[in-house]
Amino acid sequence: MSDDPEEMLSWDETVFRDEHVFEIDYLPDAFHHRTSQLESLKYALRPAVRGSRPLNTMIQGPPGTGKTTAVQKLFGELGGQSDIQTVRVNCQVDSTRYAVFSRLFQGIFDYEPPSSGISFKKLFGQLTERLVDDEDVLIVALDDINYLFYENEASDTLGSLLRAHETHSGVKIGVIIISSDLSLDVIDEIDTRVQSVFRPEEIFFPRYSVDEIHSILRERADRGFHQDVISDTELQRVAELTAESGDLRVGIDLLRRAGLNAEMRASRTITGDDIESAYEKSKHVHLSRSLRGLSESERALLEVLIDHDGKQAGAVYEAFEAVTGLGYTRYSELVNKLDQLGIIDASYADVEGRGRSRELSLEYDPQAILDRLD
Ligand SMILES: Nc1ncnc2c1ncn2[C@@H]1O[C@H](COP(=O)(O)OP(=O)(O)OP(=O)(O)O)[C@@H](O)[C@H]1O
Repeated sequence: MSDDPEEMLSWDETVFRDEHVFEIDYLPDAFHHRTSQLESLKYALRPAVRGSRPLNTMIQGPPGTGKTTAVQKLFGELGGQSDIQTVRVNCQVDSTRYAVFSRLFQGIFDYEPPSSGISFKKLFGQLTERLVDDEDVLIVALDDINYLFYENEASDTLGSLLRAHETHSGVKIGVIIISSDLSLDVIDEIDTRVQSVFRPEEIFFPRYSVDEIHSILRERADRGFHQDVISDTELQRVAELTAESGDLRVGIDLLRRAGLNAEMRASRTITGDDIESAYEKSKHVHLSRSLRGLSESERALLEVLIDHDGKQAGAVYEAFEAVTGLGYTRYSELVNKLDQLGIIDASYADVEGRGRSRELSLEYDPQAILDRLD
């Protein structure tokens, strides 16, 4: 690319050196500002290197603060050890005990369990037998475990993992649970029978400061953009906008979109306007992520709510039932899930002459939801 920032981009030129670094699944080489968290996690996992069961761990922190990345980094390092198996399960995708164990099976055997379907007991048995035969330690990361709670599957899943050695002698499994739902008291919400065997090490990932965000994004921008595409002043604005939610994904998405905006103007540099207009979309990365995992009925309920924003639960149900034919109990479960995800607010309000009733309102701009539901 030409060095003259004033010169226009020609059609075959780009501001990007490597656009891939702005993608969601990119694992950065540099991972700063998380030294103490990585140390704590290493401490908990170290017994596995000696062939013992690692300490169970609970990682908590708001979205986009590096929890998944920290685990992936350490799993990458441990992957070289012959007697350790590591599997990360995304509970937004695998949100039942059976689905979690199918994923573990796949991680250990390198192929999927039979599609004809085998019982949970059999699946569990084959998995533990293999671990004992190979004398392997298994470390399981249940990422976004909050989704197991929303589906009422968390206690069974954790119970099976934590008590595996009671039914299958010699099996060594350590569990890392990761939650970004700070309103969820994980320990309090699991059954007492599971609580008694779950005393995890706790590691907290706080939000990054604006300066930390700036330095992380500078590193990413240097890899992703050609030289001088984004100045420190513009990057500071990106860092400030990112700090509004604290989710680093917003900043990374913002850099990419701002780069695309600059390209659209055939410009070699990103301006404040490129950033501000990109932010209108990037600020919703969390919403997009939450919507992606919704079932058909949950989507149907959201669509109904878009036309009934702020109405009483009973009135919303009538419209929902007309579309889906589902019963009130199922409807209430769906309302709870959307509430827990922070997409809607379902709080009790006094209704004149009728006591207390739930009022359902959207937590996001209806158009932003609609745009992302397709
Ligand atoms: N210290 C860091 N250095 C470089 N990149 C980082 C750092 N922390 C986070 N990131 C980047 O920010 C994005 C979000 O990080 P990550 O997925 O690890 O967050 P999380 O806390 O697991 O989020 P969630 O709870 O929503 O799943 C990723 O693209 C990751 O590469």
